[in-house]
Amino acid sequence: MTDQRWIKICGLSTPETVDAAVDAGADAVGFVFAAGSPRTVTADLAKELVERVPEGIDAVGVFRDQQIDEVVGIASEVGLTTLQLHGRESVSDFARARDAGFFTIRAVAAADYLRETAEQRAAFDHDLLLLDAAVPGSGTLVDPATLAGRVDEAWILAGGLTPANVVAAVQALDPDGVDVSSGVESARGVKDAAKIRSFVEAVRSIP
Ligand SMILES: O=C(O)c1ccccc1NCC(=O)[C@H](O)[C@H](O)COP(=O)(O)O
Repeated sequence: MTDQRWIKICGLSTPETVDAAVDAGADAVGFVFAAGSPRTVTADLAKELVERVPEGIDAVGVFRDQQIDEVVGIASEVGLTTLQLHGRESVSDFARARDAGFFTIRAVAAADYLRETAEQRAAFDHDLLLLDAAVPGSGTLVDPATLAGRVDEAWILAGGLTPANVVAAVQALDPDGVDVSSGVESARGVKDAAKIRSFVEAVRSIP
């Protein structure tokens, strides 16, 4: 994390759009390994893309309900710095990922997070929390009113953000960072360099 708001551009799958995110000033680039997404990448492709990511920018792998030893193996092979576990991973899965040396992001649907007790939340040892819509990568906005004042740890806002709405969302909730995927696409699963630039510029314009 830096002093400024952390920005992750997720679901990248081409060299050009990785370069666009890096050049725009994103802090992290995300690669979806979870099956069934229009953005899913293979380990071979991800490795090529990660090689383009300069040091200091987080290379995030997004996994969902995969055996944690497999996840750690893939992440090591690909050269990821960060694991975003986006399913029903357990407390011990997070511990395993951290022990293996990865920065960890616990991704949870905002509505599920709000139902958790303080004890349930505290059990997870992650570096960052990411709150998302119920269906990840769907472009569905999380209603800011449900979250205002209800998160008391370092957190990333995701879900339905776009260059046009991100300023208002950040001003309403003051998250430590933001994550976007479909809001910077020109078609489902197809990233758009101009939209990536606009998104980063919009976030950086917030005092
Ligand atoms: O992006 C996907 O298709 C995806 C599939 C399965 C698990 C996670 C996935 N994305 C994770 C992300 O971090 C997305 O950026 C996040 O859900 C926000 O997506 P969007 O609402 O499209 O901006």
